[in-house]
Amino acid sequence: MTFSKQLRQEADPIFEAIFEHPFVKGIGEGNVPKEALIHYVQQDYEYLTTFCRIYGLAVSKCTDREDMTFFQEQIGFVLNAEIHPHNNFCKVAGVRYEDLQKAPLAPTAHHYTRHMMEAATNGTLGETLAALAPCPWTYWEIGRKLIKEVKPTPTHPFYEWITFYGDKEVSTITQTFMDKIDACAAKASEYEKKRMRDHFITSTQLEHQFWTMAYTQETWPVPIKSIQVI
Ligand SMILES: Cc1ncc(CN)c(N)n1
Repeated sequence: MTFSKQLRQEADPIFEAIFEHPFVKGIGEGNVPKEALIHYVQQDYEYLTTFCRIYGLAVSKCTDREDMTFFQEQIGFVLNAEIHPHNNFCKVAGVRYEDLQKAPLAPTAHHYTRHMMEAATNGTLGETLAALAPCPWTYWEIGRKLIKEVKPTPTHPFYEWITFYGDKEVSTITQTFMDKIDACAAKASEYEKKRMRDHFITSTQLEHQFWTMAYTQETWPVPIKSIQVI
């Protein structure tokens, strides 16, 4: 079994919990509370901004141009394409996308972005890839599952979101992550592979927690007039 398949197998209970999450179920049923959609987009806009910075750190770990090109293309994908699923949520919630940008990070979004930044700052390329992979991987599996089970038509409120993440492009991105993880694991020590595994599991847990953060509109325990923590 490849290393990436081992990671997926080990993370399976978390993937299953994500598929059963009320926010994710609500996307399939076309029924998510407006407040949850708004909180999600506010946090995900900042999360994806940080993700682009982490791709920049990942470039600094690359020794060949093919890997560099992949990360560079992913920055373009986040900036130019991932605005579409956000716009879908905004349309359903009846709000303007511009009004949800530059929100302070909630605890879970803060934790998740810092976890990935730490891996990309102090870790190897393999560790960085393992920390980043659950981002496309979990969404691709959610999209694929919802397409299969719900068979959404353009009248479904979340048709754009579901078809965006269940589509070929996100599948190819996920497959490229798996291939690159396997290539790094083939050269890695047991210690590095353990760190790759730990980063992958933590990020998958934080994917689940991110849905809960949005669904419960998580905030810091003591409200203070906002500071922007980027
Ligand atoms: C938290 C999170 N995880 C994954 C994705 C899909 N790139 C996202 N937009 N946001």
